[in-house]
Order: sequence, then C-alpha cells, then structure tokens
Amino acid sequence: MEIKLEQKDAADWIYRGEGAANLVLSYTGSSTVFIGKVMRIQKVASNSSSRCLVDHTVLTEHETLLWRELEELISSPTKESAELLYVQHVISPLLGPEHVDAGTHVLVSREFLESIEKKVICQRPAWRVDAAKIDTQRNFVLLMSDHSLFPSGILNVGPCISVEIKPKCGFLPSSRFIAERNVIKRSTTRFRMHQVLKLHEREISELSQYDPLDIFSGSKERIHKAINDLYNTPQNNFRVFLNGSIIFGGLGGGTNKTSCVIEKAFEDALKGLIQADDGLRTRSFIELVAETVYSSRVLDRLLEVQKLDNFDIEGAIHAYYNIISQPCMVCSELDEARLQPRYASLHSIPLDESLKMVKDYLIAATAKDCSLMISFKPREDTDFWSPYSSIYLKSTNQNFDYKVNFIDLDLKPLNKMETYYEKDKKILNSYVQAAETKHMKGDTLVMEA
Ligand SMILES: O=P(O)(O)O[C@@H]1[C@@H](OP(=O)(O)O)[C@H](OP(=O)(O)O)[C@H](O)[C@H](OP(=O)(O)O)[C@H]1OP(=O)(O)O
Ligand SMILES: Nc1ncnc2c1ncn2[C@@H]1O[C@H](COP(=O)(O)OP(=O)(O)OP(=O)(O)O)[C@@H](O)[C@H]1O
Ligand SMILES: [Zn+2]
Repeated sequence: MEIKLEQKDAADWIYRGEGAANLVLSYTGSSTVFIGKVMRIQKVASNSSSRCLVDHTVLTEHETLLWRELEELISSPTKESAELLYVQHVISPLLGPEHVDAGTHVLVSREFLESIEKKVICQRPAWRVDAAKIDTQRNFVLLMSDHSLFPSGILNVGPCISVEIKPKCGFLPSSRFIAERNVIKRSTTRFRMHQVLKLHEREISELSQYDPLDIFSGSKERIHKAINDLYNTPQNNFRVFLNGSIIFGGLGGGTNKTSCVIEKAFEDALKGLIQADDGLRTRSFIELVAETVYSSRVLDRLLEVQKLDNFDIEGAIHAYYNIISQPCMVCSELDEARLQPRYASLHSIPLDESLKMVKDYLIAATAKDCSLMISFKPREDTDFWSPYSSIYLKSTNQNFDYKVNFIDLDLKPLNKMETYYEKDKKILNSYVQAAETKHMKGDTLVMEA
C-alpha cells in the first residue's frame, strides 16, 4: 500500500536547511522506510498568487517541445515526475549514477505540510521566510538519501563528517556572441562579478575570497587554496555537518566571514575525528577535503556539464525566442549599428539547432547551481573490504572512507531564459560601474574596506 504522511507524522521531521526553491527536513523517527532519509519540499513565493494565474504543475507547451526526445519525461503527468525523470535520464548519466540520487516521491496530506510549515518557521532565516513558504498545495514531497550520513548496516557506523560545497560556474566563457562591451566576462568569473552585485545589494557583508576557477583547476595547490578560501568566507558555498548536524556555515542560507569564535568552535568539533593537536585540526580537515576533491576528480565531470553552455546567455537567448516563436527582445532593443549579422544569423538556424542550444544551456544551468556533498568516516582496521573510496590524510596518518553525492539537480524552467539574460546584464553593469569608481588590480576589483 502506498505510504501517505499525515499530520501526526510531522513530529518525526526536523529542519535541515533550505535554498531558494526547497526546504529540507531530516528524519528522527523509527520507521525503517525513512531512517537515513531527508525530505525535500518545494516552496512557493510568499506573496504569490501565481498558482491561480500560471499552472506550474505541468511542463509548458514549449518545454514539451524542448525535451521532446525524452518521451518519458514529456509524457509524465506532473511537473514533479518530469523533474525526477530529468535527474534520472539527463543528469545522472552526465555526472555519474554513483554520485546521483534522484529520490522518490512520497504522498503527503495538506495537514502534514501545514504542520511542518508551522514547526520550522522559527528556525528558518528571516529573509527566507519573507521570500517563500512551503507550498502546501502539493501532494508529494521528494524523499532522498541523507548524503551527510553513511547508510547504516554497511560496516561500522562511526562518526561521519560531511562537507557541502556549492562550487558555481568554473570556467570563463569564450562564446563569439559575447558583445565587445562585455569582454570582461572572458577574464573574470561570473561568481566574482556577482559578488560585487551581492555586496551592493547587501546580500553579503564582504566579498568572497573564493574563485571557482581554483577548485576546478585540477591543480592540487589551487584546490587547496579554494577550500581554504571557502572556509574563510563560506557564504552559501560551504558547510560542514557532523553526523548530520551542521557545525560550520549558515543553516538555510549564507553566512559571514569566519570569525575567531567560529574557528575555535570548529576546531573543537573536529576532536575525535581528526587526530591532530589543538589548533591543527582545521588545517588537516581542509587538507583532507582538498586532497579528496583533487584525487576523486569528481569536479572534472561537473565542469564538462557546465561547459554545455557553449554560446553563453548572449547567444542562447536568441535561440530561446526562436523556440517560443516571439520577436527577439534582444535584437529589437539593438539599433542597426549594434545589430550584428552574428545575432541576426541566429534567427535563421533550424529549430532543432535552437532547441539544442537552449537545452544544453539549461542542463549547464543545473550543473552551475548544484552542490556536492563529500562525506568522510575514519576507516577502521577491521574494515577489510569497503564499498567506498578511501583517502589517506598524511598530516594525521589517518585513512578515511569517503563518498561523493551531488544535490540540487533541479530542472530549470525554460521561461527563466529572460531572467538569465537580465541577470547577466545586471551583474556586468554593477561590476563595470564599481570598477569605474574603485581600484582595479589586473582584472580583479579591489574593494575598499
Ligand atoms: O543565478 P545565480 O548564480 O545567482 O544562482 C541562483 C542561486 O544564487 P547564488 O548566486 O548561488 O547565491 C540561488 O541560491 P540562493 O537562494 O542565493 O541560496 C538559487 O540556487 C537559484 O536557483 P533556483 O531559483 O532555486 O532554481 C540560482 O538560480 P539559477 O541561476 O541557478 O537558476
Ligand atoms: N540529499 C540530501 N542530503 C543531505 N542534505 C541535503 C540533501 N539535499 C539537500 N540537503 C540540504 O538542504 C539544503 C537545501 O537543499 P537544496 O540545495 O536542494 O535546496 P534548493 O532550494 O533547491 O537550493 P537552491 O537555492 O540552490 O536552489 C542543502 O544546502 C543541504 O544542506
Ligand atoms: Zn535576437
């Protein structure tokens, strides 16, 4: 019989975290069906009455056209099941099925969702509460493995430490469709430029030290630098969990620069896991994460998927208008002098080509926004065989089992293409404006304290 979660079941679920689109809970009850699982619940904008205006529950006509090669996906009755199939059939083969868990749907009653909404509200960051709430009109939630834990029943279940990294886009675009005036995009990452906009809009309190190019570089030293920078300025790009509970980083959003108090608490939390003297454990942990990112090469595949964005939004946006059969808003805004043949030519390509351009752009968008969770547990001498990879931490002479999972592999809606185009412009404008008033060191903006 199919399980349906009712109001009384809400007591077994506790707040784990959230992003812009979903709220995540972990299980504390005793049902074997849910032990080791998290539940991911979709949110809806707090002020939204959009459900009445636009039906978000099914793929749009143009999305059906876009994904037409995936018969199962387009014939799925709801958008939720289409999204699950997207992870299974599109993303999982690209990133490696061993790192991807699409999850399953579980039926929930409206009362269950309402109880959860009430229960977690005081733990959620206020700005997330203002922005969105649980969508209580959904009948399903997504049940997934809790990737901050190792499954029980396999080997010893000792302590487990997990790191969550949101690496963002790790390459510089080189598309010929990037306008001359936007040439800075070829030498400065979107992440770093976006930092300036985020600072301007007070979304963050200082610029991140992190540069995605480091973590994706394949160089041991640069990966080490990236992890160190993420530790210093975690924002929403770096978190650490011990046995499923957060011990570093912002729950449900970003966080400020790492203070001495936080450093001390983190160093203490690593006791028992990292066998190093006081004051040296954090350094060893950073080394462990960096070594694992380096030797697992797991980011190589992610980068390849991100690079499906061949044309940049400045190219893909034209293909989008071809697909929706509407006059191109970008070309129509350009005067004749700026309407170059390379843009006009995009409007005479076959439909199949436009579909491929936009489809690849959206798949890349998933890969630019996902996170990875790397979980470690100390390897016991009695663990003769293990299904996990292992890593040796030289500074403490310890062996760890580790596993890597990608999370947040959502299908991006086709109608977000205009938002992507506008956001790209906004990020660039704010960066260029800031550069005009502040100092530049090479291509890097040096913000005044
Ligand atoms: O555009 P970006 O790069 O700011 O990415 C958004 C993220 O912002 P970030 O810069 O990582 O803080 C944003 O994350 P936050 O809300 O800032 O934590 C979301 O992940 C958003 O995706 P979606 O709307 O939930 O599908 C993300 O939107 P997409 O661009 O991935 O659609
Ligand atoms: N399978 C999982 N195992 C453990 N923790 C998870 C899992 N899925 C999500 N989480 C936790 O919940 C948080 C929010 O989840 P998720 O990133 O999927 O939300 P989102 O709203 O889709 O994010 P975004 O803002 O990037 O769109 C994550 O940052 C992570 O800490
Ligand atoms: Zn155009």
